[in-house]
Amino acid sequence: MLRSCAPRLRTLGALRGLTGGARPAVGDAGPALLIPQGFSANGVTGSIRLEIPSIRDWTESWSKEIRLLFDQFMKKCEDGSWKRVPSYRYISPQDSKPTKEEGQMSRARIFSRSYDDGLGFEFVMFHNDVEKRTVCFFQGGPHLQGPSGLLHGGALATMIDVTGGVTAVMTGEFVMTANLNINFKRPIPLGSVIVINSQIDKVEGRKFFVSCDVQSVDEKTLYSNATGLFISLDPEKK
Ligand SMILES: CCCCCCCCCCCCCCCC(=O)SCCNC(=O)CCNC(=O)[C@H](O)C(C)(C)COP(=O)(O)OP(=O)(O)OC[C@H]1O[C@@H](n2cnc3c(N)ncnc32)[C@H](O)[C@@H]1OP(=O)(O)O
Repeated sequence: MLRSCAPRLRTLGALRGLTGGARPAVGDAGPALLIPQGFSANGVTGSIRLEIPSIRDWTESWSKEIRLLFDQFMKKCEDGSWKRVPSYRYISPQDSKPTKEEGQMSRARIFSRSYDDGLGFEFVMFHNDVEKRTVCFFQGGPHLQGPSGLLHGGALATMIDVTGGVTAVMTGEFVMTANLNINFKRPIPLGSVIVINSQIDKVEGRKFFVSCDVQSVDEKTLYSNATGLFISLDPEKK
């Protein structure tokens, strides 16, 4: 993977206002976000388009528990202190020259949104700008099994990465994950709802230091804790 340029997420400010307050109707088409792409992979360059095919309140596969948490936080969005983080399913290259891989690339989906409803990563995130933290409610579907009846550690790592990354992105820059350290303390029953809390501990130049903890909804079980380093791209580097 070669870096071709190192742009910022210029439209971030505009996007931030997107999902606070008003509750989107089920099945509404969402907006798309165009961002310049900082990388050239397999000859695909130019900007990328993040698309939200639909913003839904919840899917039928969500348990009652995650729906209740969703409703609680949508209420918190009403005074603007919390905002729902948009959910992007596709990243499609824009302005890219046709390549041999175009057929395959056109099938690209964001990994954490690549499963059919109910089978994989079911989650919703809310961000608090003042507290610089993000909360993610996550229900791991049956295709995320590791040991029998338990969530795969890699699936949890993905969710920690995404929640930490979103926390850094919402704080101001488009970032890449440079480092993740995860302590797996207790196994997570497959299909249960867990809460991932992520916050910015420190920002040093382009480096965003983030910490996360993963708990049961009643906060009695600490399943995991983690730290991550997310780095925004250097515009001077080619
Ligand atoms: C707006 C609404 C949002 C909604 C939502 C939008 C979607 C948005 C979703 C976001 C959520 C994504 C979540 C998935 C995120 C991935 O999956 S990213 C893919 C996995 N990660 C990668 O592929 C990264 C690969 N690594 C790299 O590309 C490069 O190493 C990096 C990370 C860009 C850094 O490269 P670089 O800019 O050349 O960094 P460099 O100048 O060498 O170092 C800068 C500083 O960082 C330090 N550093 C670099 N690497 C490390 C390291 N591994 N450990 C410790 N220190 C390090 C250096 O020591 C240096 O420190 P100082 O000397 O400045 O103090």
